[in-house]
Amino acid sequence: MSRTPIIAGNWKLNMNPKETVEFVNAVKDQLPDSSKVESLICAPAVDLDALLKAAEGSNLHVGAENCYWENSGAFTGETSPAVLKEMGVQYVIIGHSERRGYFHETDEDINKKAKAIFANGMTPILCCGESLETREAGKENEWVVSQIKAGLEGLTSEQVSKLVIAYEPIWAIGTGKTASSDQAEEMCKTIRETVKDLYNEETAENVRIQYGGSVKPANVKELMAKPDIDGGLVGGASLKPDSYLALVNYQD
Ligand SMILES: O=C(CO)COP(=O)(O)O
Repeated sequence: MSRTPIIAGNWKLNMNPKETVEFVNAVKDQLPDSSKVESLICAPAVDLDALLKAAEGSNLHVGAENCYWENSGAFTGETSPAVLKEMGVQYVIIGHSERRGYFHETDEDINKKAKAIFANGMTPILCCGESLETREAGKENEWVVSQIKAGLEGLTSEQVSKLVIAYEPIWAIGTGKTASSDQAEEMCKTIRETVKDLYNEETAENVRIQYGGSVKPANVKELMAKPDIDGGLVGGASLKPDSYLALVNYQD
């Protein structure tokens, strides 16, 4: 079974529509073929229209950073998964540690979002990861496994086969402190084993698992060489065209 690597930028609350178009124009002709490496940018909702239009006809895939679990209704300020799909968005990040922390998202909310994203024909990128405190207490496996179990609750093996999971240790996000490639591999392997226990071997072989946390051109190759790491979810180093291109073209 071969999983197509997926390198995703998570722009967080950076970039406006004008900068988005400039970025896409700078990278779009130098992206790898999508069958070799999937190049994805997940952008703020207000930039998605510009991103989709600029990326049209290129190998750049487009994702959102969040959405709600209802398609419509009285939910002021939320983003509809049905509208994201209609626009042409393929992926939606859910459960990022910044959303869990600053916006108090629970595992239950994240699970509802996963279901809504699949119901609308898109693919969730389910984030998980432990704090430094949890790792120092030696409880990181327990923590991440419980986030995965809660996030996947009620999803079918067909859905989980298409899912992307991102392991992002909170202590490595935006800190310049990358988990070592062995630490990252160890947790990604644990996640794959958890999927195998919950579903079956085939589903575990299909699910793609990214590592995130201070991924940059200098360390991407080493991380991607690990057997259970199928991609990266990248914040800071995805904001500049040169750096993004170096990440997605890591095989060259
Ligand atoms: O949170 C992240 C991606 O979702 C990681 O951010 P950095 O790559 O800036 O550490």
